[in-house]
Amino acid sequence: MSTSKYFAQYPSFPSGSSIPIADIPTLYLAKLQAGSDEESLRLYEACRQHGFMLLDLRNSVQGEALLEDGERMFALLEATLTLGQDTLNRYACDPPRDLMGYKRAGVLKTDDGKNDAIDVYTLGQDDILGTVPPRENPEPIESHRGQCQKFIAHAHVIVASILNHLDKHLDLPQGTLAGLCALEKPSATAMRMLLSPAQPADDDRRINFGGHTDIGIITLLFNIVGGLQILPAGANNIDVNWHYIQPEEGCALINIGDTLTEWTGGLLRSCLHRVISPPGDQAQFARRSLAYLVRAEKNATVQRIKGGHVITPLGEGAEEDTRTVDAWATWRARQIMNGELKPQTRGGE
Ligand SMILES: O=C(O)CCC(=O)C(=O)O
Ligand SMILES: [Fe+2]
Repeated sequence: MSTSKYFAQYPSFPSGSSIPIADIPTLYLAKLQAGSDEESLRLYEACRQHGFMLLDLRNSVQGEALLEDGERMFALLEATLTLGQDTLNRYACDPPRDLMGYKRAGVLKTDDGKNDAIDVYTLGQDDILGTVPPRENPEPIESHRGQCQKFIAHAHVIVASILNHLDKHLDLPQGTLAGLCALEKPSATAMRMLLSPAQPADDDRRINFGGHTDIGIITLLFNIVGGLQILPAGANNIDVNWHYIQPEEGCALINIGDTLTEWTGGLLRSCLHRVISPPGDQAQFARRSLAYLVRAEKNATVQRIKGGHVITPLGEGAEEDTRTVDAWATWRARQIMNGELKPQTRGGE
């Protein structure tokens, strides 16, 4: 996780002048929790302008608890994703119908037409919390369900506090957004563990995980080694335009997903991102990351949220999209898989 213990295990991220680094803001959870209006406005502006921000979790009781949980989850990630292909294949996922379970490296196409290079294990929140009958996961996960529950509970508190700030700026009753992803309601919310092997010496810029936007409401991500990049809005999808996100100690990365862009009629930005091989000396190391991907509860639809004075109502005669978030997500995933839709940065107007 993003604490000094883990950062000390790798060479440092290269300095800013040698590679392009995204200029995203760092927000402070402690200030947001203390009700700072200034920090709250910075949060809203970051959600509109970038859709990506660092959140410093230190000096907040809940933030520090999540940092500790994250460290434990990194150990679990390691134990799980190094079980070996034969064992992991027994838990294979079945996209786009079922995204839970193991996705081995090499089964997805990336933007350059090559194969992806990232092993992923996706663990459902409902499975971990017992909202649905449990699914069988590899032994390290099964023997650490309690730890996974803690991680989810703590991550959710922090996500909810961000969503409560967004309610205020969107002129929505307090609790509107968090109510659409309440912990106890069934949803496709998941914890995703990702591992890409060290970079072969002769291949200096491999796309490990192709350009995409996150389909849900919001994502909280921990990484230590670099490699995550974003494509700034309006920039052409060519290599030089992709900017690295520099991982920072004590911070989680927060990004807005497509669902929030839909709900707000495009006010908030869902930004295209990808993972390439880590920069500089970090390329010699395997890269691990942990994402908490918050999706809306199953009964929610993708229609624009009504009420308040900030989200513009749909124009006269415009047709409401009344599909459920899950139906919409499956449709989008299929369109992307069939090459009918190219994911792009959306919203932030
Ligand atoms: O590994 C990362 O840094 C990003 C992962 C990601 O974008 C995702 O899981 O959706
Ligand atoms: Fe993502």
